[in-house]
Amino acid sequence: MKLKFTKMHGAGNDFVVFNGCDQDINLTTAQFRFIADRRFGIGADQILIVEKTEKAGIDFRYRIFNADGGEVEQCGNGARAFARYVTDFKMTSHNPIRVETKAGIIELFIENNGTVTVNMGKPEFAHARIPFDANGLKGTPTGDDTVWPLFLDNESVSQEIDISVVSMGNPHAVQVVRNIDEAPVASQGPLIENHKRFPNRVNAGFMEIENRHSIRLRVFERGAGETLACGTGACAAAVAGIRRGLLDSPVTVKARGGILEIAWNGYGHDVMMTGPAVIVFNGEIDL
Ligand SMILES: N[C@H](CCC[C@H](N)C(=O)O)C(=O)O
Repeated sequence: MKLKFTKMHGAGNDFVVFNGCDQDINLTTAQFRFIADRRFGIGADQILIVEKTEKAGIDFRYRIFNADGGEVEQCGNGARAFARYVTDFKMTSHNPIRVETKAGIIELFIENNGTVTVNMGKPEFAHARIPFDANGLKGTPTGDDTVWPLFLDNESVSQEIDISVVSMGNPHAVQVVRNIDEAPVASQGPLIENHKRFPNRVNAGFMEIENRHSIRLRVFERGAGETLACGTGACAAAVAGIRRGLLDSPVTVKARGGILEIAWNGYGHDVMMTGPAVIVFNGEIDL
């Protein structure tokens, strides 16, 4: 089966995008993993499939699959890539663009300077909806947030960290670190991602506070490992920092692959994220 694809990235978080409107995309978990493989396949953190939808006033939906082949609810950088894709390939002339995702309908704005602004909706803090199992844990009120102790242990790690938990449609556990370059992303990331207190696993954020309007962020993503940027992770970190009284909106999030701007005016308000979305090349793969 020959499939046309487009390679894209948003601040270095990279995607393989398939147009499911003009070709039938039915892939197995093994095929998703092959496509995402950086040596044997094309290479990507996530795979996006753009499809038509019948919902009133909505033309498209996109589905997101992590490099491990699992389908997930939301992808902030992927949302921007979707907007760039349907605009540049003249699949729509709308701006803003409303699109259906597993996490719900979101709205995307193509800015004059080529960046894309996404209304990511409202953050979710209810543990049952993250989901996060705090049973038996004693949380510490921190500003408007509560941080939770998470005990990490394996043959090489045995330590307790304090996390904020928040969902942007997908689950995030965010901790503050003193120095992002020395953060134990590789050692702690997998332990947090697969921690038993996150029944659906979790994206693990490590943020260094630069000042009240700027952070440096690294994210060990669920199903993909450390990525150069994580859009929902940037939203989650900014929201957690604002709730903890460490940050004020807007927040500049400096990821290793680029910069994302996050704005959130507090409870009841949507999170707005602005950042780049780039088409790298088009190709065809024989699966
Ligand atoms: N790994 C994430 C999905 C991709 C999110 C990230 N690439 C973004 O830009 O938000 C998860 O399993 O929830």
